[in-house]
Amino acid sequence: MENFSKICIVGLGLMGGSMGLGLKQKGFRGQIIGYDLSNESMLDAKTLGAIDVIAENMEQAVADAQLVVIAVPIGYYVQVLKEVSFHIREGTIITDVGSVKSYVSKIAKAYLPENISFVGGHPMAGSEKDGIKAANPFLYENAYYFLTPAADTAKGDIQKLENVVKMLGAYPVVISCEEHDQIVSQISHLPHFVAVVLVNMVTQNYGISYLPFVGGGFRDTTRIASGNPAMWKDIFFFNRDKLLQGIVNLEESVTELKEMIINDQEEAVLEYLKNAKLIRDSIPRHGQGYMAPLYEIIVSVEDRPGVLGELTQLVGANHINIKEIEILHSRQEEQGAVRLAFETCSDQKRALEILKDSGFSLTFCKDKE
Ligand SMILES: NC(=O)C1=CN([C@@H]2O[C@H](COP(=O)(O)OP(=O)(O)OC[C@H]3O[C@@H](n4cnc5c(N)ncnc54)[C@H](O)[C@@H]3O)[C@@H](O)[C@H]2O)C=CC1
Ligand SMILES: O=C(O)C(=O)Cc1ccc(O)cc1
Repeated sequence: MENFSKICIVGLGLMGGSMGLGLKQKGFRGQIIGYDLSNESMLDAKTLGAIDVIAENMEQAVADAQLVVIAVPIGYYVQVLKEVSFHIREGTIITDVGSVKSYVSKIAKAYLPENISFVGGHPMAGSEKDGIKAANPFLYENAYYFLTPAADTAKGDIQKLENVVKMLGAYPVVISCEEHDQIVSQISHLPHFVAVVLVNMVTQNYGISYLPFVGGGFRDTTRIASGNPAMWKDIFFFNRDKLLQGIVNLEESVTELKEMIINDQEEAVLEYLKNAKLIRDSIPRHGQGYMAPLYEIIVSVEDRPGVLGELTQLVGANHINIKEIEILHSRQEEQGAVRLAFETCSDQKRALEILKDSGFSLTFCKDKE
C-alpha cells in the first residue's frame, strides 16, 4: 500500500482518528499529518498516535500530501473544500469518508481544481460515538468500504485507494454515487429514521415513565438513535430524496401490516413475521459486518458487589481475553446477566468450562454471528 508516503487527514474525530490509528496499526511507514478545527482533537490524535504531525493550518496540512482524506461532518464540506482548493498541488488525490455521495461528488466537482482527482469514499463502519476519544484502530476491519470514482477517474487512482482500504482491513466496493446513496438510504438512513422515531414516541406519546421498563429488544432496535444528532441531521438532508422515498415505502409497508391486523388476517400476519425472520436469519453469520464477529456467552450473576470482578478475574487468570463485556440486567436483589464476547471459538469454550466449574450459571451460549 505504500503508494503514498504522506497522507493528510482533515477532521480528527471518530472516523479520521480511527483511520490514522488503523494505518499505523497495520504498519503504514509514511507520514500522517492531521488537521482539525479543534486544537484539543489534534493534540489527542498526536498523543494517541493517530497522526505524526499536527498541521498549523490547512496550507501546511495539504500542500505536500499525496493523499488527503476529508473526515469532517458533511455540513462543513463546502468550507473545507474551498480552503483545500487554495493550497492543493496538482496530482494529489482527495477522498472522504462521508455517508452521502451524490452531493459530495457534486460539490467536489464545483470547488476543487480540475487537475485534482477526487474519489469519494464511505466506510460502512462506525458507531454511535463521536470524537477522537472514541477512535479505534480496528474500526475499519472487516467492513465494506464504498468507493465512488467519477467516470473519468484514472484506474490507477482507484487502485491506490483500494490498497489503502485493504490495508485498513476493509473491503473496497466500487460503485456509482447514485447506487451508493440508494443502498445506504435503505440499510442505514431509514433504520436511523425509524430508531429515532421509536425512541421519541416512547417519551412523547406515553411519558418518560415507560423508559425504565425498556428491555433488550428496544435497546437493540434503537441503539443507533444514540448517534451524533448533527451528523444524522446532515445525512437526512443531504440524502433527502432517497430517504423520503424510503419513508414512503415504509409508510406503505406499515399500512399493509396494519391492515392485516385490522382485518384479523392471522395467517397473513404469521407469514409476514415468518418472512422477516427468514430474511433476518439469513444475514450471513460468518460474513463481514460492520464489526468483527465475536463469540459470546451470557452468564447469570447475582446482583451483589464484586461479582463482576470475580468473573473477569477468573477468565483473565486463565489468560483468556474478554473483547467485550456488557451488563444486560441489573435489578436489585435479583439475578442479573452479563454478556461476555471473545475473539475465538476456543476462548469461548474455555471460558464456558471455567465459569461452569466455578459455579456460574450460563443461561445462553451464542454461536458466532
Ligand atoms: N460516525 C460514524 O459512525 C460514521 C461517520 N461517517 C462520516 O464520517 C464523517 C465524520 O464523522 P465522525 O468522525 O463520526 O465525526 P466526529 O464528530 O467524530 O469528527 C469530526 C471532526 O471534524 C472536525 N471538523 C469539523 N469541521 C472542521 C473543519 N472545517 N476543518 C477541520 N476539522 C473540522 C471536528 O472538530 C471533529 O474533530 C462524517 O461526514 C460522517 O458522515 C461515515 C461512516 C460512519
Ligand atoms: O453504529 C452503527 O452501527 C452505524 O450504523 C454506524 C454508521 C453510521 C453512519 C454511516 O454512514 C455508516 C455507519
